[in-house]
Amino acid sequence: MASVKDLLLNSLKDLREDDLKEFQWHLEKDHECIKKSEMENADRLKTVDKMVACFGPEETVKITVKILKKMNQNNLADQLENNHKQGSTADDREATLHEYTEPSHRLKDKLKQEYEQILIGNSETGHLEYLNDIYTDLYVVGNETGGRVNDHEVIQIESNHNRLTAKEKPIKCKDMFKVQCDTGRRNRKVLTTGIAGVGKTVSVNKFIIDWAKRTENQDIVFIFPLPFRRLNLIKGECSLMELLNKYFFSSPEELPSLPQGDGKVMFIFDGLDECRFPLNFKEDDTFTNVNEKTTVSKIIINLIKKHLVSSALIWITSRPAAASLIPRNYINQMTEVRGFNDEQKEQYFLKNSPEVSENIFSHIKKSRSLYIMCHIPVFCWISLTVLQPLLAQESSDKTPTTLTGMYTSFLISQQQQMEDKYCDEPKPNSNAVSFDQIILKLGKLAFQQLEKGNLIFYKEDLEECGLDVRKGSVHSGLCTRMFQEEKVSKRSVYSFVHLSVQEFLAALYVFLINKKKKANPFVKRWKEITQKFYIKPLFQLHKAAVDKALQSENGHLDLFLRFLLGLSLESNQSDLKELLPGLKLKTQNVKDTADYIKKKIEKEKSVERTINLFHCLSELRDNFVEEIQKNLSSGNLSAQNLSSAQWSGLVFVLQMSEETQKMFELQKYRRSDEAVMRLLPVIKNTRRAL
Ligand SMILES: Nc1ncnc2c1ncn2[C@@H]1O[C@H](COP(=O)(O)OP(=O)(O)OP(=O)(O)O)[C@@H](O)[C@H]1O
Repeated sequence: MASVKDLLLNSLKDLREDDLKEFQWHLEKDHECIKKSEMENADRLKTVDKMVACFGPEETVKITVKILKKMNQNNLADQLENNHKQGSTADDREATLHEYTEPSHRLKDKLKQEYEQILIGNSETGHLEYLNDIYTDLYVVGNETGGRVNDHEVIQIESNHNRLTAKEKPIKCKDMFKVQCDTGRRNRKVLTTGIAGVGKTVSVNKFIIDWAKRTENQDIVFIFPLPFRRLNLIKGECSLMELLNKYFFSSPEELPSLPQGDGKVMFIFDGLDECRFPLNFKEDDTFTNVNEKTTVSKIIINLIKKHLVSSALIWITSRPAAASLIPRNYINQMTEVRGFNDEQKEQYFLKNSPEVSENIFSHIKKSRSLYIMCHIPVFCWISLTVLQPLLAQESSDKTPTTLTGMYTSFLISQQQQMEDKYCDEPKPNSNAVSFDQIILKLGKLAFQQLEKGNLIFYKEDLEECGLDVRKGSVHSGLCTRMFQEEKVSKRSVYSFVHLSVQEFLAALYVFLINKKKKANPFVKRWKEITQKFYIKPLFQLHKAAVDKALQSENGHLDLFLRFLLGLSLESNQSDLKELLPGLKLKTQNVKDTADYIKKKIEKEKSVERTINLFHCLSELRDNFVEEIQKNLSSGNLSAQNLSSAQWSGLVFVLQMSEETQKMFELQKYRRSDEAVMRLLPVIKNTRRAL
């Protein structure tokens, strides 16, 4: 079978000398990567070689056909097109794929280096571990099936049917894109959701490392991990090929094109919730050229819509609130990362801290809510950080039991470790800034950047908030514990050690400035001044924060809101006092806030948002279970309409409630077999089920 290069050469051989010159003229005029000087003395062979090196075999055929048609060489164009179609047999594909073997190996080696180790903690204080050593299997389920766009009606009906009957089943990430034995089909586009810190990024990294180490999914030729966090930094326009060469190869010509064929190329977009550019799927702006410059947003939309690299596999991960940014009809399969089950929690501590794992685990088991929270891996990590030093002491009654309590303890543990580190220094720095001043500065940075939607920032942003990260500076101790520093194109970029830590510090800042100055950063300046004379400044703050969080399209203030509300409880504040001795404790009346949230729940249409509001009530230790029951029995949250991801969110809030742990009135729920099945974990954990 003739190779693509032979076919191209045959076509050019049929051109006269002056036609060849015209062909080359079109070529260099329309394509930046072909230089005029290169074409000056190029014969047919050189022309073909140069084109294939620049565009790859498939794209070269398309370009040649286009130019031949422009030159009115229609017969030649049709001949080339037909011969190429006929020649595209499996054998020929294999031959074409062969051309990608080298770059594929190089990419694997590069990704292996990048993903083999995972940073536990941050770059300064943490340490690198082999991902495979610490990786604990997660519980991942496949749930509702997405629709298909532009498919035949029958398939759409079938997929709707699947949507209703698709049973939730555990699924391994490594199998998510494999051809399924029963149907013979494969999922091309998967959207994986999961709450903050549940292990989406780690799952993605595990998938990549297994591929790079040549142990899984070897039929995929290229995997390109493009986290939104990184994509946000791309300014200006670029083509898909430029972007891939820049990120994954050392020169622009290393990967001139992408292989054709089902599932040979995979793009992984991690952290949709972190996307900071608009994704407008309604715009009818078809874009098909991998070599043409455009915006990053357009590249991603057209990849997802299958206009660009239509045969590619696409994996997107997102926190639940942002998942709706991608219309469901572009997705074949939804999956959800549920975190650790009880056995996996135990394995996590055993793998990550073999010496004290038993102690830590029995400690965690004593507190029901902490034990439940540990189904989220990031809590396991935070618990480990908090509990390791705590366990060195005798008393253990300080174990935090709420989300806010846990992060407060995390901050305390960081302060203690910092003090331990510097206690041997002969003379404390005379310019020492008090801890609360640093916290305020860090918090200001966290809040300002979170509001703007930035999760990565530069030295100037730190300086603007009065922070100095130079080694030995007065701030460096805590900052190096809180920040992750990376070099991106020779420039240092910073992010918090985990997004949830940024969300906590931002809430702490807003809480403190409200307490000290009655400030409310969510209202306009003049309004704020008048509000200071209002009664209930805390309620005004909460109300404004709830409204602001609900307005966000991607839920970027959801976790912040939960922390902010949690901080208003005296129990959490007394922990904080250890950190900030100047803090005056005051029992706050949060009933108005709870009532306001309940009113919002009644009006809220999005189930994800509603669930976050339930979480907020739980942070306020409100008796919100009544509220869930009311919503379920009124049909506002109907058992039939809840997706499994939504159920899991609901069950999680219910499990966290102290009240449900004492008693759970199943009879108050609308009776349905599905509801009973879903609520089993709650029933199992309650002392009295009615
Ligand atoms: N499978 C796992 N095995 C061991 N540790 C894990 C695992 N998954 C997550 N972790 C721990 O939890 C932390 C948070 O996980 P990860 O960043 O993957 O969460 P995420 O779901 O992407 O969160 P977010 O939505 O906030 O970005 C990791 O840094 C790691 O310490």
